[in-house]
Amino acid sequence: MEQGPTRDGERELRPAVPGLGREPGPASSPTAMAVAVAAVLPAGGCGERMGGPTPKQFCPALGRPLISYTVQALQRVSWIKDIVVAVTKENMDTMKSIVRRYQHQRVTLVEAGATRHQSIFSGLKALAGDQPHSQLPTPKVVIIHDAVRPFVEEDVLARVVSAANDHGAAGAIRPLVSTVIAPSADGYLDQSLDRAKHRASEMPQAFLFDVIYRAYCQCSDYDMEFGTECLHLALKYCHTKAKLVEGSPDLWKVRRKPAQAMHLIGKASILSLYACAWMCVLKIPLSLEQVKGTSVTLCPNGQDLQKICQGDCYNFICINVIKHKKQCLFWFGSLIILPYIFWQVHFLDFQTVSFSGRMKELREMKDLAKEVKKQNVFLYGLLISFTQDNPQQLQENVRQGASIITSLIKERNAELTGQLLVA
Ligand SMILES: Nc1ccn([C@@H]2O[C@H](COP(=O)(O)OP(=O)(O)OP(=O)(O)O)[C@@H](O)[C@H]2O)c(=O)n1
Ligand SMILES: O=C(CO)[C@H](O)[C@H](O)COP(=O)(O)O
Repeated sequence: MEQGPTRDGERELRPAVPGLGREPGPASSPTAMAVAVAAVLPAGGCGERMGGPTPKQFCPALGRPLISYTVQALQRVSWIKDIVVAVTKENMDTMKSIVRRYQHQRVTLVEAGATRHQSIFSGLKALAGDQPHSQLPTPKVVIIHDAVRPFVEEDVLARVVSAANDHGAAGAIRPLVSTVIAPSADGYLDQSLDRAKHRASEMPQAFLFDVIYRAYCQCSDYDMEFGTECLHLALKYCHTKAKLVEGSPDLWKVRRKPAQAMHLIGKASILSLYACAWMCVLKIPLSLEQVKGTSVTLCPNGQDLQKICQGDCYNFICINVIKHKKQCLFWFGSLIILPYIFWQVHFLDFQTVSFSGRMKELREMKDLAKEVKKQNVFLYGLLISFTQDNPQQLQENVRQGASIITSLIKERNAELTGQLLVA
């Protein structure tokens, strides 16, 4: 007997930042089509190929369980109304505590099955109107995504959902990395496939709910046990030909340990190299390759934040006074995967202002840093001193400040948040 779905987390209360995540979007986006969309995340595997006592979806990456990154990636997409995660009975409490700890929203947990297909079917049942225990609305389109593919972006999700809405089924594909060969029974090369004509099937995939649910209801025991491809079930049982959508290289899946761990670390360091010089009144020579600059002043309705976000910026350097900073820092806390880095840079002219005159402001920064750290936002302070009559000294101090900023953006040091560093 299936365990009924358990609802974890309240409906997400998004801060009122007009426009963001609610943009009309392109004509074919799920928001524009007003399609009801839910997602099923199979997370009931034991990670045999990776080995080790902990299933790979619960292994920590930069201190946080892998599955939390994947849930977060879906949760960030406002038009995905429900996220159904299938986990084994033994890991149900672990998953509940992850949902609580990382404040995941719109998540429902169901019991996983013995195979990936059974776990997915269990998730679909929670969304099907004909099941006695189902409490969730049945979506028009359902996304299926592996819990161990943490870097799925909204763009690819929107494209597979839109294609599934039009064609009944859709899935992300990638070019083949290795050439595929068919060996003969006695261990000789039988056939070598033309790599240019084949593709690797990845995730996410999306389906009209009726199509995939019907396919799973009719699925043979053999397919349920040995099948690895949901698109194939839609084709075999519902004659629905999936539309294939080009995916990004980020859609890789954790299979084995070392190489994937390296990739995760690589990804993390790429994220950490993005920076946004916010209200940057002085040109700071940051030695980052991808610095995105904006000279807008922060306005209370958050439109500037929206621009910054759409520019894919991950770190923020604010120079001198920002009003509404508190609101902004909290707002970012609801979106992020890796810690965001905020810098408050203070320029202090020692000849006109005393250090003690700025103490109140600095103390406030420390309190704020403590609060927002809980939301995975790291706030640091930097004091750059100068005197009007020595521009060269100022240049030198700015350069020094920039290298402090650069190294802490890379290092993401949690211990130094709220500290005022002096250049
Ligand atoms: N009975 C199962 C088996 C797998 N999965 C999930 O399906 C996704 C893809 O499966 P795979 O990478 O094969 O995961 P594992 O089965 O854990 O790994 P392995 O095949 O190495 O044992 C994973 O998120 C996994 O947790 C599941 O929900 N239920
Ligand atoms: O991507 C998939 C289907 O398209 C699934 O992740 C499938 O389970 C693949 O398994 P494997 O890790 O053995 O390639």
